[in-house]
Amino acid sequence: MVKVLIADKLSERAAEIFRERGIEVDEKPGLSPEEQREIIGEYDGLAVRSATKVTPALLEHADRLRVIGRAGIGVDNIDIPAATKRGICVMNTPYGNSITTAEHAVAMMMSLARQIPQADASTQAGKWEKSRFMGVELFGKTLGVIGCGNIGSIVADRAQGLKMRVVAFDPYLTEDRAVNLGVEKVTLDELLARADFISLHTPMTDQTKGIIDAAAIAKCKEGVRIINCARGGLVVEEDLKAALDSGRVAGAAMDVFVKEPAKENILFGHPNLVATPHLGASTSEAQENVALQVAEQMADYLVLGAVTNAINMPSVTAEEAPRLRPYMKLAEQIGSLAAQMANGGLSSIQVEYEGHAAELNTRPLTAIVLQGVLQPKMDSVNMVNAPVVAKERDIDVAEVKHERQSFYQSLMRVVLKTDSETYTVTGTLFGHKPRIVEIDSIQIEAELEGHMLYVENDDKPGFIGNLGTALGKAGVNIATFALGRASRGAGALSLIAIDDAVPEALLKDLHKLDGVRRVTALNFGTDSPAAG
Ligand SMILES: NC(=O)c1ccc[n+]([C@@H]2O[C@H](COP(=O)([O-])OP(=O)(O)OC[C@H]3O[C@@H](n4cnc5c(N)ncnc54)[C@H](O)[C@@H]3O)[C@@H](O)[C@H]2O)c1
Ligand SMILES: O=C(O)[C@H](O)COP(=O)(O)O
Repeated sequence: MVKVLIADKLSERAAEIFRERGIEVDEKPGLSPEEQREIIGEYDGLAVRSATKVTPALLEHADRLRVIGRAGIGVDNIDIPAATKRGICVMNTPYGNSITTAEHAVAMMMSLARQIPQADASTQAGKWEKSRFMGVELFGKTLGVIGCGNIGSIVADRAQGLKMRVVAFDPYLTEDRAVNLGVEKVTLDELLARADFISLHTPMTDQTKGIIDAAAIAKCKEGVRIINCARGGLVVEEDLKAALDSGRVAGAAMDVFVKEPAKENILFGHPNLVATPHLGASTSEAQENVALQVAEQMADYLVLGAVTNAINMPSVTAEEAPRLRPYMKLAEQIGSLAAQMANGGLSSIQVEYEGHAAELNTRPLTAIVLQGVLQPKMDSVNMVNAPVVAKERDIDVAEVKHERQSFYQSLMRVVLKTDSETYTVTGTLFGHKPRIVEIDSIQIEAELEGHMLYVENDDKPGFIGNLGTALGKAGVNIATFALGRASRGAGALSLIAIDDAVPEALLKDLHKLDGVRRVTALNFGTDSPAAG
């Protein structure tokens, strides 16, 4: 039975959905990394928030794992290259907690403007320090949004409701979108120079790490207030502390920290700091949203093969999945046949689509052709890691969609080049079953299954009889026999399904048959994802 581990605290709805979809689920939040390592091998799916660190050390023990679902947005706690390498799909829930997090950023901005947490603590301590807590208005002030994606744009919208001016720095924000959002697109330096409040909403990347450091703060207005509800490392905490001490930064509101859980931090205790323990996504609405979404997405992947919001593989909707499934099998088979025929190092793989196939979502199909090509030569390759493996090996991959009409309603072709030769395999679907219809310009009609022999020979009388006799003498039973030839007397080829693997000695004997050009043993196992 398919089994999922929920490793962080998720709304109960997630477990309910997994069970409703026939998936066994264990809820074990708060385990240590060692404890997680001990049990991860039992699971096909792993659902996390930000607390669980999905490291290569954990993944090394994840022998069955097929999908990691992040109930939330940031995936910086998941080693995506390591997961991809192991063929594990990683997905997140990009919108479920955006409103909640934007509201937290706005709440933090208001808390900073009116020192609400400090005033609350003082008042409840019986001090009544009315003159100590002189605030600033938001009305008419400029908010600088760094990163104007889902959350940044909601913050911009809410800030405009408070009659603030909003300037945004985001290299990927188009002028049109900026106009639609009612924000002014500016450079980072311009934002720093103009903003009274700065709110960060970028992911953590090499470009955004430390984007607010001493140099950036030096470009800010005296008395700027900074809010970070995105990721800890975006702000250099030592530089912020110095700027809070000097008063250059009048206040900072931090929901996220370089090291979490942040039981200690150099910023803690500063009178102008407002801190929350990574609460951005913590509302019952957002947690319900992300739990529901992650469980649905993971169940769709594990049960139907549908892929939604994956970070490391192309999407396949739940509606597309059944339509693509027969093509997936065809894709794997043409890739596998071409690769098993090929000699020498692979240099390029071109996947061509014609007719109905060209109208499909072809990216996942191309990934499966790559899986089919690479699988005979290496273990543990699937449609998630095959494109990465191909890239690592400098194999050039191209996808071509032909508009031309052909004899067949739908065709998929793989053109595989090695250092010395080119191999072309073309297939179609008959009903929902894959059928090979051409090999290197020679027409043939064959289904690929189990153990097979691929034979090239001179087209002359007696060859087929001699081949059949040799197999029969060796006790090898022929299940099906497909033949094709270029023209009378030219080269011919056959694909022969046999009941058992051909022993090495028999292969050598077959090579000695008169007129034989080539004999290759093929195997189309039944344990690959696209085989069923
Ligand atoms: N505190 C929390 O609990 C909490 C909750 C949800 C999300 N987050 C974090 O908030 C961040 C934003 O989430 P989102 O859903 O808005 O993501 P998003 O992908 O929709 O938006 C991110 C934006 O950052 C922009 N960006 C990327 N590189 C940039 C750069 N170098 N300079 C400026 N802009 C850049 C992108 O173009 C994009 O528009 C993520 O890091 C996420 O993990 C935190
Ligand atoms: O990226 C996110 O979605 C947030 O950081 C939320 O993290 P959490 O799920 O651990 O609250």
